Amino acid sequence: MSAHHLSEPRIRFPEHRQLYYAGGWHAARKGQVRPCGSPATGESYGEASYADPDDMRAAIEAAHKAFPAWRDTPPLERARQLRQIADILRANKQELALVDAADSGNPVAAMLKDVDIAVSQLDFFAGLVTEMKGDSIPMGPDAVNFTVREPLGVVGRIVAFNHPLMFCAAKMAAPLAAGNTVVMKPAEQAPLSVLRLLELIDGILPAGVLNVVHGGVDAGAVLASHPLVAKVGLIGSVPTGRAVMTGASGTIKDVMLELGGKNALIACADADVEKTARGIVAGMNFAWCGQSCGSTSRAFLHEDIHDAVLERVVDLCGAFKPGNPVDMATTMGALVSKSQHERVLGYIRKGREEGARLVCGGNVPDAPGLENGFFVEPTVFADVTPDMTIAREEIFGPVLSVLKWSDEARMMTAVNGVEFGLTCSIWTRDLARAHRLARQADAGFVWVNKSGAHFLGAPFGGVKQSGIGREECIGELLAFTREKNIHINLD
Ligand SMILES: NC(=O)c1ccc[n+]([C@@H]2O[C@H](COP(=O)([O-])OP(=O)(O)OC[C@H]3O[C@@H](n4cnc5c(N)ncnc54)[C@H](O)[C@@H]3O)[C@@H](O)[C@H]2O)c1
Repeated sequence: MSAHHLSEPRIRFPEHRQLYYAGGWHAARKGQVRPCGSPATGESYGEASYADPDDMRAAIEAAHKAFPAWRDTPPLERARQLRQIADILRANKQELALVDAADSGNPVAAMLKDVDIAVSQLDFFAGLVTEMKGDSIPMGPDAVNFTVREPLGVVGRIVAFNHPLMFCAAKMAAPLAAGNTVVMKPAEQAPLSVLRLLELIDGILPAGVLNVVHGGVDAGAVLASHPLVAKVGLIGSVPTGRAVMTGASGTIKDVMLELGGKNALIACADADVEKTARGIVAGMNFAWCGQSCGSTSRAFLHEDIHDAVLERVVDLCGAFKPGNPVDMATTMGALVSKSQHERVLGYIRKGREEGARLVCGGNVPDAPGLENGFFVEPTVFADVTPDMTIAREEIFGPVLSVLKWSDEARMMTAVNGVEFGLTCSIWTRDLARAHRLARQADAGFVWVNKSGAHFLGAPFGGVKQSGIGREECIGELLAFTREKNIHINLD
């Protein structure tokens, strides 16, 4: 079934498979390529050029050359070009989502929403270009003192594999709107939707304003450390965040880091059992196999409702059936790669060994058609304790750890007892308790009686080792500017 679907002509893979910089396509200088293929069926999709450090340097130089003219382009003209890109995404939504699903393993229904998110972020930041405002500072009658906000120069954006198209299209928006040029490094695992997007938008932006260089760790390391790059933003894991900060420190470069999470969902004794169970399952992002930084992968259930909620969670997991990602009916895709698959299965083994109780999933599904894919069933462990590996480390897979609690203070110590601090979801009908727990949670983004959703305009980002900086809000735009103060003596 799967191979049949993937061979249908409606999936339009990109013809250009090279690196995109200086307004054109370039083969990798040493001719390197990386194979592309489906994580769900094993089908080959050919190959794509793969940058080495010299290729990355060439792209950075192109971005540097293009910067002065883009900086001096009137902001509303920059906005017009970003909106044109948004229109092209909108018009080709189905096609781009299909390529993204085939290449990344995430279900096409979810990838259609990713295109919508990218479109709204492009529109959002296009609408904010005139908000790059400065201040005037009163100095008395003999002087005028004011600040202006200027773009930084070349911005590097290094992104993770879980939303290939959305991260590329959405994360270019703020720095470009602010007048920076961009060098984007997509994740190595799934480059095809981004290449197709570039084919579609080629020629809209002036040459060198947007450069997209498919490559691995060594190419990313050049972007982080290169003296011509003014700021680097990363969406990735905590160890990569450390490496990027170290690389950036050589030139005192600012960083924006959106890193991993081991996020808590807290269900209080008075929480609605049905709504909480639905919130737990929604927060796990099982559709894309839990491969989401914001996934609430530790559920702390109060002992009074523990058994009832757990039973409903297990029922609701039944709605997620691993299947072919390009099929609109598929509710759960495949993990992105063999190494991710092995990593997730390793954590499931560890959970069993350390004494957690497996109440759902835990296996590679054996349904016909899924033999060659990196699938894992939605998996739930109960009786997890805070010291277990599956309660401490980010799995980035469809594995939920359920912990039982009775004492609020002890539970909050466990919630905050990890190195991460991205999201937290609190379920209660008591407003005062909701505020108290929200204040105590070490997290950059807290939901009450909700999970999973992002809200454009509301700052998203982490505390502790989950990152530095806030995105999806005006702060993201301003983070790609710097203030200059000008003092004019009128005397
Ligand atoms: N906070 C967020 O918004 C957010 C969103 C999505 C994913 N993530 C995190 O991303 C991780 C999963 O993605 P991943 O496995 O692709 O992460 P990763 O850290 O392995 O890779 C992310 C990107 O960084 C590049 N990279 C790796 N090492 C590098 C180095 N030394 N220098 C420069 N670049 C380097 C990779 O090539 C890739 O493009 C998870 O930890 C997840 O939580 C965070």
